[in-house]
Amino acid sequence: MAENPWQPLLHTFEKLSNCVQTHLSNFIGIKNTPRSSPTIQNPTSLDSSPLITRTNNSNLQKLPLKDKSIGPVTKEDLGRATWTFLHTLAAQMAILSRMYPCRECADHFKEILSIQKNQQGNKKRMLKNWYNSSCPSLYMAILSRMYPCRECADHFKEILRSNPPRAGSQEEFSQWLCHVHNTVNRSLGKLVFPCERVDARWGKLECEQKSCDLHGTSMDF
Ligand SMILES: Cc1cc2nc3c(=O)[nH]c(=O)nc-3n(C[C@H](O)[C@H](O)[C@H](O)COP(=O)(O)OP(=O)(O)OC[C@H]3O[C@@H](n4cnc5c(N)ncnc54)[C@H](O)[C@@H]3O)c2cc1C
Repeated sequence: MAENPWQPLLHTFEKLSNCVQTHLSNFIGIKNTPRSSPTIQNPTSLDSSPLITRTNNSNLQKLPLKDKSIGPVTKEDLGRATWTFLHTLAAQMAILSRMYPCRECADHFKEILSIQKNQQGNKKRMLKNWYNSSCPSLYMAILSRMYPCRECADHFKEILRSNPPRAGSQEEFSQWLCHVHNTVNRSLGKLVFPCERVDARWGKLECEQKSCDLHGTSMDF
């Protein structure tokens, strides 16, 4: 059979497309390029640590040369762990009730959650009042005092003074936290996170049979 006359053209096109793809992935892989208000390209990526690499079959494999887990905790390790804790906390509505230092308030929260569907309006109003109380502010103030990195704690206190916690709802609290984290990111010359993606990044806990996912969402992210 005669050779397809378009074959050489298709071949060239394929080569060109591969080349563009390679350049694009290299570009996206570069973090912390100083640009005005850059955003994180893949907000759902769980770890940007250079010690972890992804193999072809998508298994995570640690590089053997340096085992960072036995080294001293750095400011960055502490920060990553704390942000992970805080964003997950903000995403888990039920867990927020335990932020209350007083048992009575936590019980009141559970009561509100158990209000029947036919009283949705009432439930919403009561939840808003509950969230708007001073607990999240108190919790953040305690954190800013006991955070085990002095420089970061002082920085955080300053940020809290100009951005008092907003927690009229679980969504508002998550967005406030995202905004505050971005304020820290900017001051460190890091990428700015797109806050509309905060639920995709932090809304779900990955664990066997969802036993630890208190939010109980069935959304696929
Ligand atoms: C309260 C606080 C104050 C800090 N202050 C300082 C300081 O003054 N000086 C200093 O050097 N370090 C400070 N740090 C540490 C710093 O913020 C980082 O945690 C650290 O530099 C490691 O950064 P990272 O790039 O690995 O990602 P991190 O900033 O730790 O973020 C972890 C992950 O969260 C996601 N993420 C990023 N931004 C957002 C966002 N806005 N909303 C939701 N998710 C997001 C990304 O997926 C990212 O991989 C502070 C940390 C905390 C918790």
